[in-house]
Amino acid sequence: MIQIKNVTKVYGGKLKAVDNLTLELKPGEIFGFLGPNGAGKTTTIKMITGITSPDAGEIILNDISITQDPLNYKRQFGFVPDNPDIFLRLKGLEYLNFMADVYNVDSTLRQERIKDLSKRFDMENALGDYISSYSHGMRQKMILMGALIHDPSLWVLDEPMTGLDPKSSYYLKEMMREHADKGNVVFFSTHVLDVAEKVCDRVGIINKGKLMFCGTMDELRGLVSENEGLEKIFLEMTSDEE
Ligand SMILES: Nc1ncnc2c1ncn2[C@@H]1O[C@H](COP(=O)(O)OP(=O)(O)OP(=O)(O)O)[C@@H](O)[C@H]1O
Repeated sequence: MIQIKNVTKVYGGKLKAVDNLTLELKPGEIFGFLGPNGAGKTTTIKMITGITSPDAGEIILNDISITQDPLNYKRQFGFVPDNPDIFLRLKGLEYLNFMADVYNVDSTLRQERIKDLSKRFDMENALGDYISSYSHGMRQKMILMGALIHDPSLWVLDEPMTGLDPKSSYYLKEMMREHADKGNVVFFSTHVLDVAEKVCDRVGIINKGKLMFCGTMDELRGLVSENEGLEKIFLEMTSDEE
């Protein structure tokens, strides 16, 4: 599905925000990307989504290279950034229609999806209101709905649970599982180990741009003794000591 091969991003000529990262995500999996502040999660997401280009390496999604065929590549994923404060002057429904236009979703399909998504996220009564009047969580749900309107095979979510109420977060996790089970991939970043533990098939732990661990939760658990929590191993892998 997606191959990230030896990808490096350097800022200011010397800071390696992402350092020779290689990851391969397979159909059917939810992959959690974990790391402390400044580890390189958002930079990786920006490269996967084409917001910024790697200085080295390549990224291939559904056999399409982001450098060789960027437009086709970008049709394959839906992206939810960590800051949902965008398109504030549009009403919810206008925004969803705009996103459906961008991705050429025909009118029958878009109506079905808008109905389904707004029901799942409890947003049916908010579609006629301006996004500027929404709470943080509602804005986040709207961006999420817009990203999913073309039913992309890869979901890329930057800190998706932050700001969601328990019900929406529950439904989102359920949707992530459903999506992956249909043979798609969900890639999301988080600081929260508990979230990763509950929903991920595999996790990657990044620190200072370097991938410190990549494997299943069971494999990660296998690295800690019974009376040590996962948090301990996470802290060890991401400590500042060289
Ligand atoms: N546009 C930029 N210019 C210069 N340095 C940057 C830029 N964006 C990120 N960095 C630096 O690159 C490193 C990785 O940042 P990144 O935002 O990818 O981390 P992160 O894991 O997403 O962190 P957080 O969890 O705090 O969001 C940090 O040292 C950050 O200061």
